[in-house]
Amino acid sequence: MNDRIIKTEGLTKDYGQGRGIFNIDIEVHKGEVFGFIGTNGSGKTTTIRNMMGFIKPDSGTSVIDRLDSWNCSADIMRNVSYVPGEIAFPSLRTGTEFLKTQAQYLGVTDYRYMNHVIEVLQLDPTANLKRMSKGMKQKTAIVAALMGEKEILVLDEPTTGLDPLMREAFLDLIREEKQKGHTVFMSSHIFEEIEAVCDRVAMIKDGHIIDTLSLHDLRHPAVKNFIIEFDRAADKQQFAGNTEFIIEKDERNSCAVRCNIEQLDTLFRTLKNYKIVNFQEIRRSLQEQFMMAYKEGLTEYGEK
Ligand SMILES: Nc1ncnc2c1ncn2[C@@H]1O[C@H](COP(=O)(O)OP(=O)(O)OP(=O)(O)O)[C@@H](O)[C@H]1O
Repeated sequence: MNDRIIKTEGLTKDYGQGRGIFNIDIEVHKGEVFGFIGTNGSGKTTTIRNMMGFIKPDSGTSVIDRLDSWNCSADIMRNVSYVPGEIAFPSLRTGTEFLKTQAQYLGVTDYRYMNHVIEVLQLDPTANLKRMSKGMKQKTAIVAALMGEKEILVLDEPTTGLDPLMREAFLDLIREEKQKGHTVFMSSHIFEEIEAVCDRVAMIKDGHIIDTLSLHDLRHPAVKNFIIEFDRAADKQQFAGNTEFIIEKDERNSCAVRCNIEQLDTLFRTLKNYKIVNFQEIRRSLQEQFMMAYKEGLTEYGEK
């Protein structure tokens, strides 16, 4: 497909003793918001630094918008809005001075969007850069990255240090980016924010991708699970004894039923014959999905 904006293939950076990243394959399509989730030290920043061309991979490749990350690092820096995992500001006095320098570097002359981001994040950029709190520094880095209005955004744990309200405000900015058709790659270790804005997510553990999944599939699974509670135990028994559905859990008055979406209509029609006192869909959250993949990952790669 030619709409792949970010693509890594077999990307490997081996720091020894099992540290680093190994055979990372990621594809991010145009207009997608792609989440990259993993625990501390799992390899998120190393992957992103390879993507941005700051470090040379031991093997494998990374391409952003048809440019090889290592060979075309300067172009990639120009074409991508980037928020680093660790922010190191130049020695300037205020946030405003820094943002002006950044605007010059990016060739930004219309400050309307920059001011919009400042307003959404409620940042006071006039503050002394060195005395800014962690959250203020993070907001300043976000404004500096987003003001360029690039079509590609690579964000390394962009919500670090933001309080819950500001995290929500930041997610609104990401939704705006998506509406503009921009492509976003963002790392995080917060499941809720990935679940809130991403189209797809890759999970990394010990430097290996252990799962990549579509949030749409997670929100709208082809196979659904329900807990059904019957008024009478005899009804439950009759239903469970004659049903074409897979019964996962069978208790006195209730059972868990697994059915695919084509079977939903039949399920509801069958249930009309009984008095139902509770009916609930059981949904797996991203965190539960990750924990499952994480445990399987432990057996696949072995514990360190
Ligand atoms: N320059 C380096 N030299 C040696 N080891 C490194 C280097 N950079 C990273 N590592 C190791 O590689 C692994 C992955 O680190 P990385 O910073 O990519 O993880 P992360 O997922 O971004 O973690 P966090 O969420 O804590 O920021 C860790 O074990 C780390 O100690």
